[in-house]
Amino acid sequence: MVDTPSLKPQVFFVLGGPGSGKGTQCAKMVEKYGFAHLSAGDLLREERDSGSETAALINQCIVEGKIVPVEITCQLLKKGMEKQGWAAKRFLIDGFPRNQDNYDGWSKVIGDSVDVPFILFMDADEDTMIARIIERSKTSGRNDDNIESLKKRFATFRNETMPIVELYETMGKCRKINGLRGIEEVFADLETVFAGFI
Ligand SMILES: Nc1ncnc2c1ncn2[C@@H]1O[C@H](COP(=O)(O)OP(=O)(O)OP(=O)(O)O)[C@@H](O)[C@H]1O
Ligand SMILES: Nc1ccn([C@@H]2O[C@H](COP(=O)(O)O)[C@@H](O)[C@H]2O)c(=O)n1
Ligand SMILES: [Mg+2]
Repeated sequence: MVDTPSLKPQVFFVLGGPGSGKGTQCAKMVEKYGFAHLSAGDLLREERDSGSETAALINQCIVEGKIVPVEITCQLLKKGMEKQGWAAKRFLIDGFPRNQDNYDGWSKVIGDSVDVPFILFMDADEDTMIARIIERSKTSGRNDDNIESLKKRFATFRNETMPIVELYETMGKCRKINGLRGIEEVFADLETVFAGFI
């Protein structure tokens, strides 16, 4: 467990399929309300590009749409949170926990050091998400923004991430957002859900 300061940070996990709008909405929460945003995927890509000893493993997972072992991801998130200033912060952690290993690793390392009032689940259908990612692939430079990787990412999302969303649902901690509408309409729903925290 990390050293717990007197004031616990609040963490809101943001889950949803590839292209559901997690990053887009988090960026808007940062801009308008000053939330700190950590994207697990962005941190992993940064770590891979740094050429560290885990770079090859991370890249292989990304291309195959698999989930990187939590020891790597959780350390990156913890470092990222410390860098932003741990206490009295509202963190949006995007793309985590993505499977049971993520969930267990976080519980062990961070656990009760933070409060998790609820998670956001960005809901969208696969056809919409595929169309968005194919459009994004023209400029993203991401080596997993292609149909082959995307199919694998969706399979991982269905088989490994949805059970985590359902776990938070059973705890009464999942706030489902209809991610199919325009960016501003989706954001208006986030503002409603976050009333009391903004
Ligand atoms: N509500 C929306 N309507 C239309 N396009 C959207 C909407 N939300 C996001 N987009 C676009 O869809 C693409 C994917 O969005 P974003 O990067 O936010 O998804 P993500 O959930 O973070 O995906 P990933 O898991 O692949 O990182 C982006 O190009 C973004 O501009
Ligand atoms: N908790 C996580 C989050 C992401 N990954 C890997 O990164 C890829 C891209 O993630 P995005 O959220 O940016 O789409 C994802 O497909 C995984 O390979 C991970 O392993 N663990
Ligand atoms: Mg993203």
